[in-house]
Amino acid sequence: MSLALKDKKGKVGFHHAFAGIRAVFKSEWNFRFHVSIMVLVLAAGLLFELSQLEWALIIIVIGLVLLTELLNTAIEKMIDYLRPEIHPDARFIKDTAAGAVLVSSIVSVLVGVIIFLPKLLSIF
Ligand SMILES: Nc1ncnc2c1ncn2[C@@H]1O[C@H](COP(=O)(O)OP(=O)(O)OP(=O)(O)O)[C@@H](O)[C@H]1O
Repeated sequence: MSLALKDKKGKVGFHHAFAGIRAVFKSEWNFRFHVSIMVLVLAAGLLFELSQLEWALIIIVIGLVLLTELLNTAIEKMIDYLRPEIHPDARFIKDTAAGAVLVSSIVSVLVGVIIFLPKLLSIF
């Protein structure tokens, strides 16, 4: 096992990573919302028997949304921790991080529509 995966006490570093994801899941409504959508999309993927390429695209965009949500939350918390008073730079940083979530969400919706809409239309 690489040194990078171990903390000072020799525990596996993934423990902290999962603790971070759990903390964001508990505290952030947006993250729980995106996880719920992810579960629905995965179920729809099984239902419509997606191709390998479609699965790969869906998994990439789901990862993108969850990744930007996690980073956005980390940036928000860091700003609150470092500079809790109102400041234009703090606003810029938080708004930019929120913008990243918006961009990834729009991309994922577009990919979802491109993949699922033709399948839905073929049913009716
Ligand atoms: N210290 C600050 N200085 C200036 N503007 C801020 C500051 N903190 C927050 N804001 C503004 O308020 C907005 C909302 O910030 P907040 O920290 O409440 O995040 P949020 O988007 O409500 O996230 P969440 O609801 O996930 O906690 C920011 O996007 C920013 O425009």
